[in-house]
Amino acid sequence: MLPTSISSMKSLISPPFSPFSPLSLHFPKTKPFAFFSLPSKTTNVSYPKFLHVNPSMPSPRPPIFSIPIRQSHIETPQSFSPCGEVHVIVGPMFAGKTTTLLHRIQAQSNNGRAVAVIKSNKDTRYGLDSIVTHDGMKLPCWALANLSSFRQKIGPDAYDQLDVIGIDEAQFFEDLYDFCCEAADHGGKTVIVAGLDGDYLRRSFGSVLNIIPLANSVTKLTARCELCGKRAFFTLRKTDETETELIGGAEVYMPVCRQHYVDGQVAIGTARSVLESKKLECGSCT
Ligand SMILES: Nc1ncnc2c1ncn2[C@@H]1O[C@H](COP(=O)(O)OP(=O)(O)O)[C@@H](O)[C@H]1O
Ligand SMILES: Cc1cn([C@H]2C[C@H](O)[C@@H](COP(=O)(O)O)O2)c(=O)[nH]c1=O
Ligand SMILES: [Zn+2]
Repeated sequence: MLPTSISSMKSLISPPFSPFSPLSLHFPKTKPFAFFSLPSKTTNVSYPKFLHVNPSMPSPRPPIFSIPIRQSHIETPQSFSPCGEVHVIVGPMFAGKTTTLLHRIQAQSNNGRAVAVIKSNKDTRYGLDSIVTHDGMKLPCWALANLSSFRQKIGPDAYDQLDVIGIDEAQFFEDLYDFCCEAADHGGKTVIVAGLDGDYLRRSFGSVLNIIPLANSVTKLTARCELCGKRAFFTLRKTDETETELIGGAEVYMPVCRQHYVDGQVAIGTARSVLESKKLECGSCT
């Protein structure tokens, strides 16, 4: 099937349209909630700053607190940096992680937010300039070795104007935790991360699970077991390669339910020992 481009994407900051497509410029950058500077050390009419109350918000508003506020907790406008968000999408291969990521990115873009998508440059299956789902949906992206290089690659000004950053194949980025922390906590970005929670042996894969404590939301998707059609939670590797990182698609991997994961591992283990014993019997084999 030929890849289908998400053509209605309005504010995608992507390499081919360097540095911005026309609609990606958003001056001034609007943020959902107003900044409140709290006037005194103690007040009984202000909302706690962390609620970021919008004055135009219709009733019912959050309750009014009377709390002592230490001066050190009051952010000055200069130091104020609105907080972003981290959303994590996990699951086995073929579960729709990339599809979900692209839909969420498109929805953000449709809302006028400036977006960019990053994938690992280890995955060269469909070239390096696009993210492509198993169904052929396609989106331009930045293919990088690590996330810390992103700001420099895109340019500091372009980075500052970004609202939303999508990360696909997150299991391949060692610096995922630090990047998400910095981008959301200090950069005010919404970071949407898609990746495998587990490898073919169902071990935690890369840093994906490490960012769960940073997350606003976590979505675990399931696929369909290729052998029985039930929900698939795991990825079975069909070959006898044992390295953790092995780029591939349906020729190497299949989504399976728990029963067929266990059966598959037994079958692969048996096949491997049969092959090993055959090798031993045959002196000329290496
Ligand atoms: N065994 C399979 N081989 C190829 N494509 C599959 C298989 N199982 C499901 N798919 C398709 O892949 C789509 C999900 O693709 P994608 O979003 O790229 O998944 P993920 O990023 O989780 O690997 C599914 O909607 C389905 O149409
Ligand atoms: C299970 C497993 C997967 N991989 C690789 C295979 C693919 O290149 C990606 C996953 O892509 P998807 O978008 O989730 O379909 O990861 C790996 O290297 N090691 C594994 O154990
Ligand atoms: Zn099954």
